[in-house]
Amino acid sequence: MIHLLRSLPSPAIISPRPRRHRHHTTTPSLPSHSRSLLLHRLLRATPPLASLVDRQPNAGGPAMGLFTVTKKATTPFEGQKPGTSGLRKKVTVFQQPHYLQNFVQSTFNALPAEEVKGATIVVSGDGRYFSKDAVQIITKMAAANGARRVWVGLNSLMSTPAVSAVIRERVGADGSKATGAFILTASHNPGGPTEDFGIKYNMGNGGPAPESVTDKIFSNTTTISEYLITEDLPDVDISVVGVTSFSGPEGPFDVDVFDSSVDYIKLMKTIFDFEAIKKLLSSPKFTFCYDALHGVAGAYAKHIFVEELGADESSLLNCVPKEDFGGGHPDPNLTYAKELVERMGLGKSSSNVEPPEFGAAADGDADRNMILGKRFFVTPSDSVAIIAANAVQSIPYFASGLKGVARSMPTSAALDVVAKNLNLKFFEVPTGWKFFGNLMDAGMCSICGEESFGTGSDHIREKDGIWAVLAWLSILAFKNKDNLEGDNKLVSVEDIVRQHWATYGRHYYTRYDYENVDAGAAKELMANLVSMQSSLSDVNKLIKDIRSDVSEVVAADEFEYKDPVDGSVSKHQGIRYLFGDGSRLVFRLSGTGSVGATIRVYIEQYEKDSSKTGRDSQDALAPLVDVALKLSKMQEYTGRSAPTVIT
Ligand SMILES: O=P(O)(O)OC[C@H]1O[C@H](O)[C@H](O)[C@@H](O)[C@@H]1O
Ligand SMILES: [Mg+2]
Repeated sequence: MIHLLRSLPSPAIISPRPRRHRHHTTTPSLPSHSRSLLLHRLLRATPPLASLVDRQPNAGGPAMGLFTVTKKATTPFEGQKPGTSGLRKKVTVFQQPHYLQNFVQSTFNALPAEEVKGATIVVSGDGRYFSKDAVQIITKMAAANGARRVWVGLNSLMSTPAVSAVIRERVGADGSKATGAFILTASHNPGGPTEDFGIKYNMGNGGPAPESVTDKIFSNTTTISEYLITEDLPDVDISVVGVTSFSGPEGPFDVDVFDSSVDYIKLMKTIFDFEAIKKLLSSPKFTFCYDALHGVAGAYAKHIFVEELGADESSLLNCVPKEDFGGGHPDPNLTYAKELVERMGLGKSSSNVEPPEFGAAADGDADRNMILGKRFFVTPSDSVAIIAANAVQSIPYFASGLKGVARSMPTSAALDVVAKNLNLKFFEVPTGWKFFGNLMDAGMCSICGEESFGTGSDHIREKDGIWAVLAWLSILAFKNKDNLEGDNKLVSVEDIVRQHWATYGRHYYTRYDYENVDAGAAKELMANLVSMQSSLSDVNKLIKDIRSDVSEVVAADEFEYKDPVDGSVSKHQGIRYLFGDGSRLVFRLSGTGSVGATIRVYIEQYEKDSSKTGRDSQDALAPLVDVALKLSKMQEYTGRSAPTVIT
């Protein structure tokens, strides 16, 4: 351990003495309860202001705590390769001495110097267990690495879309802008002392670091021998809005704690017609329900839906963020969002209470969404297609038209049909939001979505769960503008979806997930599916023996993508079997699980005939499901007779 700075410039200050002051750009818009909390905390947590002033080295200047920088020796950990969305491991792995520190230093070392030295870096996340410790550690490392300031969400909370918005839009009191962010989340994975933690780095455009950067981070983790940290910087109270200033060897360092819902709502107001949505939400005819699954969306839901848009407070379910998500699995799907599913009349037990007209749920970090109507599930693939088809009329941000639309490969082709009909540029990219980012930065794509409950637009560079809800509410508000008063019947979510199918045809769609399968077995299953692709006639013989009522496979491959913006090529992005009638079977290994392997099977069938678009989805898809499971020898390889989750 080597102290880089041993002597203190002012003998008057012998211990770090931070000064906390109000942040002028965010405080005025704080709700009054936060303001009084701030005052209370200021009085409780800091020494009397007079004593701080007394200690100021120069009268009139801010009092600052001084810190020194320590170089800590370390050795590499195996397996710090960031996956699709950062590094995700069990909390206990992250809690090992130096584990988080190694990854953070490897990230700093992978960035250009000007994005660290003197830079403004956001540090926050979904508030899962270990986040508060991680914020303090990263703050101390940012200070030691010469950052000018860190921006921290109140109580360490900032949704992934809000981080993206903050990077792109927030301007500090002195004109500062963030250059990047450490997002502390494992998204939809459970949280708690024995569950998952995660960290990823987003760049100045607000999107996840590209592979060129994550590869460098990984390579740094394999050779790291030391990291920089300030051991004498005190923990900053992140439960209070305000700026705390310190002084280090390279100059001042600030920790700015703020409520990012202010910034996020500001951005949403530039996109949507809040007045129109408010009319809908405050109409007694319209009922609404939002389930944050105890994730970070809860920190925004009350401000947006209740305070801004007039929804009843009873519309909010599980909207208090919790470190362990209340013991649940914060993934908005039909299996894990149980309470919402029951309330919307889609559960097994039938209740006498009439379900709300509209329901939605979010995942832990609030970038995913699930949209439900009364007793009705909207598949994410349909959701993005319907938003795209209605955006220009219903959402002011898109009034002048869409630059293009995009979906991930396993997402159904519902969006393709809309793009064709509306003559829009269309892109099919591999799974992973970062692929959309390039298209958006190049001005080629306005709206995009994935089957994995992600939908979004070029307002930021992450998918955005609350944005998707506001998009649906905008469509409902537009379609019902004349129905909110009087006797007219409301156009429901189900009406909108059925109308869409009648116009564009329906893509019956389902996904089977086999979670926590033996990784070796999963690899073998996939390898077998690839090797079978060499002879389609053999594949078709096998299929005929399984079911005679499905069409023939006409092409089979592993999806490969050449990015039209930077020319980079991504190979092995999922195994496809394409049928003559437009049906598809896709097999992929999840890139976001943390234990074993998760096999995903995506099953899709197109029905153009509007008299046949109203069937039960699992019935319509039964023959293809049969083929998928037998062709892949799912049970033989995995020992599983049923999937963990069906959506
Ligand atoms: O790899 P999977 O587990 O299927 O997850 C895939 C999803 O992971 C994250 O949520 C990414 O942000 C999404 O863009 C991606 O679709
Ligand atoms: Mg997420």
